[in-house]
Amino acid sequence: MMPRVTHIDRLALLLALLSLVMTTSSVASTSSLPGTLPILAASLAQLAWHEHRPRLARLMLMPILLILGLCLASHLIPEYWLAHASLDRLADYLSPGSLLVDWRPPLLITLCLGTLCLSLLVRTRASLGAPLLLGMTGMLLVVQLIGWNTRPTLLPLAGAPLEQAVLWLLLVAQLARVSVGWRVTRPSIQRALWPSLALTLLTILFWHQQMTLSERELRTQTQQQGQRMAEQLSREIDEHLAAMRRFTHIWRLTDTPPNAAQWQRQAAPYQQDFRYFLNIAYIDADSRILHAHPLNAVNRGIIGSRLYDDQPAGRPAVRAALEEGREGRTDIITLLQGVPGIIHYLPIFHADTEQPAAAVAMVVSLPVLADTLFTRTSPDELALTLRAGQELIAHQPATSRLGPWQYETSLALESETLALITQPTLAQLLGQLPRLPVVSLAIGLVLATLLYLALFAHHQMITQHHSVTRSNRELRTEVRERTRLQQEIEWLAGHDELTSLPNRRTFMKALERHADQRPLSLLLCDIDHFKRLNDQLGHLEGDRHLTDIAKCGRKVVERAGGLFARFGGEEFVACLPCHDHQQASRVAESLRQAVEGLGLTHADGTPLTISAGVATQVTGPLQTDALLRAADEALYAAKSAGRNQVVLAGMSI
Ligand SMILES: Nc1nc2c(ncn2[C@@H]2O[C@H](COP(=O)(O)OP(=O)(O)OP(=O)(O)O)[C@@H](O)[C@H]2O)c(=O)[nH]1
Repeated sequence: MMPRVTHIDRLALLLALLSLVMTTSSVASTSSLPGTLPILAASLAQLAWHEHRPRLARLMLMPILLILGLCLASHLIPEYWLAHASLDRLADYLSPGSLLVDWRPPLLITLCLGTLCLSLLVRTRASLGAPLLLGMTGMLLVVQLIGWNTRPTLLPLAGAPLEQAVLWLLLVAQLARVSVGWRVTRPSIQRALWPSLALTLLTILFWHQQMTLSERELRTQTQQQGQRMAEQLSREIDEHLAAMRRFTHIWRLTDTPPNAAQWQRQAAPYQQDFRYFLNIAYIDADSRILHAHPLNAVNRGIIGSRLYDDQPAGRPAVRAALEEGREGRTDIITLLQGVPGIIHYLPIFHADTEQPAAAVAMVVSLPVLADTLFTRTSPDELALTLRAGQELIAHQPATSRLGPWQYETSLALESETLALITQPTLAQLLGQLPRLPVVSLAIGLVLATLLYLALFAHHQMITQHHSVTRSNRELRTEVRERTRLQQEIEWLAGHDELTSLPNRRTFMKALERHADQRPLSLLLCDIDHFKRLNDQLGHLEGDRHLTDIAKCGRKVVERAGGLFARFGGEEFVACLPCHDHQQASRVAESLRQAVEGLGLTHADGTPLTISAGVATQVTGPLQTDALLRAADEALYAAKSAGRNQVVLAGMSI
């Protein structure tokens, strides 16, 4: 049977359709197709659900949830379990040039889609957590709406506006459909929803705080990495300069300039240590380069050059060393070899005169210096750029996509300052990004769900318990009432309603109970002229007289250990076990006198009396009929004899 379609159903269907159309257009326009596909699939699944095809919807939801689970897992799995780079390689294998971030939807979109799909999977049942799942979706969408994560972060956390709009539509469509169904369990939902939503909010706040701190720490770490590189290099250059001063001092001991072989031999170890020295040269007093180590093709070409003439930019530094006897250092100049660099000139003094006689040139090539620096880092991790002011000295590109952060560090070379620009790759940053914030977010959301389920079940149990208790109470009242009625019915079955005396049935049973007792006497009595009393005073008055006589008879007979009952009409009967003829006649006489003494009268004032017949069985098995007949005959005899008297049956049975 097709379910009845309401206006709300139509509205929900319309919203789902709209979201599908919007997602389709988004898929067509977006460059990140894989990231948008889960939204498209989720829209289709929800459409199937709105079309009352739950099985088809579930079939579609399973793979979507699996994919979303994998996406979420890629945020959670520790780097040492599965390196981020491996996932990037997989993405690159699937689509050359792509990264993992191109394949998975942003984190908050993943979570929103997950909660929406889970809500559909549990058929939006309140008892299975659907209200909280939809509440979570709303919260995560609000987080994206207020633009918490619009500042540049490593990961794209929020979805594009169109994606967010689609998710809002899906959420509203689901809410529109389920609002009617949740009406029954609303108290339980309310009791469970607010605390768990509060926990969700706390979780999101905590996650945001942790994520901000983690990124800040990572930022500091990567910044410090560049700083460390620059500081280490500056320190090394200072140390090398100190070493070169010692090297220079060697030549002070001799007055003769070194020959080529001596220079090569002495300079070789220094040059080997400091690879960014383009050469270590001996400059004579006329600023001419006499020796240069290493003696390669480039350096061979500059031997004999006169620096005052050939390198005017460095002239003040050469002059400082050769003429003033102090260390000279050029700015960044174009070296004779054609590359930018800095030259330190260290004066060599005469041993005797302490006058500068020559100088040692320590030629630092900035491209080689940059190379030295660059070889210490991997292009998989960083892109490096060395600048002198606006002039680009060297650049090492990264092998993969760069992250959003770049840092500039000063590299101090004496008074000259170079800028070292480091820009980590996205893969490197994501690999180092702590997983803890997302882990705590996921755990928090799971805990909120468990809290909801526990509170909901608890409230349902309490409600059921109350209803069971109420039913039990009603049942107990019912049982009590029925028992009372039962007792009343039983009492009525065995008693006379007017006089409350045992009736004939009870009397016969009592007689059977005393069947073995001998002698057993039976007393039958009848009110005299009762018809007349009824006729003259009315039946109500007759009833009152009957009741008074019944009370009186009961007292007298029970005192004697017998049972007094109403036999029918205005007739009473008494069973007197262990009473012989005489004893029974005495009881009957007492009864007659007691009734007479009650003061009950007819309309003319004559007293109301009774007549009685007594019969006794002394031996043999009980003969109820014979006994009754004998007592009746005796009663008849009493009536015939004038009434108000006791007559004993002629003989005992
Ligand atoms: N008020 C009232 N009258 C009853 C009840 N049961 C029987 N009677 C009346 O008792 C009367 C019995 O009358 P009878 O059998 O003619 O006997 P009687 O008038 O007592 O005369 P004797 O027995 O011969 O002395 C009838 O009028 C009955 O209607 C009762 O429960 N209440």
